[in-house]
Amino acid sequence: MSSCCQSKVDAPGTFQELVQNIREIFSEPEINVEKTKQLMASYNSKPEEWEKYAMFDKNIPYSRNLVDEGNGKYNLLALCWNQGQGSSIHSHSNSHCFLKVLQGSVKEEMYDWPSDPKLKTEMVPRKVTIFEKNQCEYINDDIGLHRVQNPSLAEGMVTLHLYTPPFPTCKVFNPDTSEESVGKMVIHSRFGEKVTN
Ligand SMILES: N[C@@H](CS(=O)O)C(=O)O
Ligand SMILES: [Fe+2]
Repeated sequence: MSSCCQSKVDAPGTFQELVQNIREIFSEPEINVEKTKQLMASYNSKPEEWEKYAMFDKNIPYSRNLVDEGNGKYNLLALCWNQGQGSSIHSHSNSHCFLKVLQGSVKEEMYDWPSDPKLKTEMVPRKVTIFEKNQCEYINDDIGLHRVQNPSLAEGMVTLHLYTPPFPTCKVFNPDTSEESVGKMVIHSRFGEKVTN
């Protein structure tokens, strides 16, 4: 096969292999965004391999479930979104954010940073994208802000997020006024065990 069309990363055979391969990529000093995206996209999602992490909670829009801490270098989380639910418009605290679709389709609205929050203007998405199962999306604060939604009213959605470096809070924006507040990155389960908050 000619080298032009060969994938640079081998597809992980299972979810556990994906978690392991991510560790290997991040043992290198430089973060390779394209390689990480390719690796995450190349895993063919099978629910039975990750369902122990996917703890839905019907009382909140979405739950955040820790899968791996990557030796303190990153957080890998499975997010479980109830039907029709989404996040607020938010930043990612100068970290890299990768989002892979494990189940369902993801609706992402991307926004510019408000030019002047004092103007209290309504925030309008600059782009709306649907990501299908297995796709991997990347965002950071230079690219912009976003809000993620499960557009399905029938089924829950599951996404796998990698944040490097990990961060405890982010900025959250009021869509009507572009006013900013602090959002806490709450963790609802760790390694398949519920966290009692
Ligand atoms: N960044 C959000 C999820 S998303 O909407 O990308 C979070 O970690 O809660
Ligand atoms: Fe996000």
